[in-house]
Amino acid sequence: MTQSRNSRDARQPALLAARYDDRTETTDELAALAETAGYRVVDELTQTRPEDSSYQFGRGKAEELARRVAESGVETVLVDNPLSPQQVYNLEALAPDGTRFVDRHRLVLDIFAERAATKEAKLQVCLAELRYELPRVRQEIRLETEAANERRTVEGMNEKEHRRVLDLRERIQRVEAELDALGSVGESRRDRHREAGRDLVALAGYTNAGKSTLLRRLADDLDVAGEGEPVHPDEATTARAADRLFETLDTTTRRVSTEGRQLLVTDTVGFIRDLPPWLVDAFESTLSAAYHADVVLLVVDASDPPAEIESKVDTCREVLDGRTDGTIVPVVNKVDRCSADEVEAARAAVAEFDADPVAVSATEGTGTDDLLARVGSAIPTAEATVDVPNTGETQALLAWAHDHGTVADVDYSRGDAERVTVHFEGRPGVVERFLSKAETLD
Ligand SMILES: Nc1nc2c(ncn2[C@@H]2O[C@H](COP(=O)(O)OP(=O)(O)OP(=O)(O)O)[C@@H](O)[C@H]2O)c(=O)[nH]1
Ligand SMILES: [Mg+2]
Repeated sequence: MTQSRNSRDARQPALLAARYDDRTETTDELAALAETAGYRVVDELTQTRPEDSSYQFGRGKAEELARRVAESGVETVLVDNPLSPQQVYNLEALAPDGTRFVDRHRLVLDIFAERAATKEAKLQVCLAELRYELPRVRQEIRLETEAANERRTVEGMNEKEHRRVLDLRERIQRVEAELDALGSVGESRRDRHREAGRDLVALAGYTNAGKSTLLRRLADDLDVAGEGEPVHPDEATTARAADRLFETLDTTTRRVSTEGRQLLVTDTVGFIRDLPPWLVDAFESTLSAAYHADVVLLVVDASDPPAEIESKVDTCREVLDGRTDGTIVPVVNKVDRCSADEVEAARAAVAEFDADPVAVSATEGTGTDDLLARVGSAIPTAEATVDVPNTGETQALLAWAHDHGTVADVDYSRGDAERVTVHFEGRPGVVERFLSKAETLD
């Protein structure tokens, strides 16, 4: 999809470095992030030990890292751990001039920045970048002050330094205000959809779980107008998916109908472990589709090893916990790749959300009927039966009812032939409106 990466040789070489508390952790995800960001990984170096506040790694390992950078001639080191500005400064001092140390948070941000296509996504990336910069600028000023051997506190910044910090703060406030304005547009759009009887469903889950593939499998048609532009116009029809992380950054909404109800299903940005709160918060407006949906489909990749499934579910829980209003329905995906035991292990990992989680294959389409039935029972529903005169106005009410919910039964034969009995099901607010419209008919 990215033209600039057509030529493999054009990819920048990079070295991976990771420090783990636990020997079982691997650089697989960092390598996938590196690949997604357009790097070619030439070497990797890992260490298992507690964090060192000066270098992140132990001093000896940091020196080895610097040597490897010099030997391999790479300019970029991708570090799996978040680096403090002090650690970056110290690592740079050991390494050849011009070496860049990019930590995991920065790497994720870079991917987001490259993917962001809509105004909203771009603003969110901008906000996250500014929030990432602020403490670094403060630290930079402190280090420069120390290097100049001046005894000044941060409060004692000179006017120029103070201005830099203030500028960043002002820009943060401006972007926040713009995003707030867009957020309220999203909120009123959700209200309108609900008034029209549409149920709002969001797909959420770890990056690469198969959310977009599942949406394409379930959807009746292409994007719903006004719900976020497709990243590339031609992709709306080709409906691509790839084994790359953060394939989806902008939300896409499609119509899905089930048992007479019309669902609007929105795809959302994937989660990844150890995301700092400032990054998750910056994506508030994209994630609001998941936070304010009636039903959240939490998609899990069943083909991952069990420990990884559990840790990914933990990440999803952390992001969604306390923020979602809707019912969480877990979806165990990619079962076409799994043995029966693996499917059971994945189902057990999400049992806290549903005692009998549904298993699907988004690529093969298995289990999707079952999934839609689950969604059908999770969406807020009310019902009402009315007995009204059989007039033109009643026909208009019936047409309205078909548009806004499910007309489960229309009976012209009960009692007086001039009357009609209608059984209607739909969103509670819509059923209330149906009842008040019906009352005016008598
Ligand atoms: N075998 C198999 N592969 C699947 C299935 N569903 C998705 N995939 C593959 O998994 C990869 C990721 O799928 P996406 O739909 O892009 O995943 P996503 O959750 O939208 O990912 P992000 O947008 O990056 O968060 C793609 O290569 C898909 O083809 C499935 O049911 N079976
Ligand atoms: Mg996606």
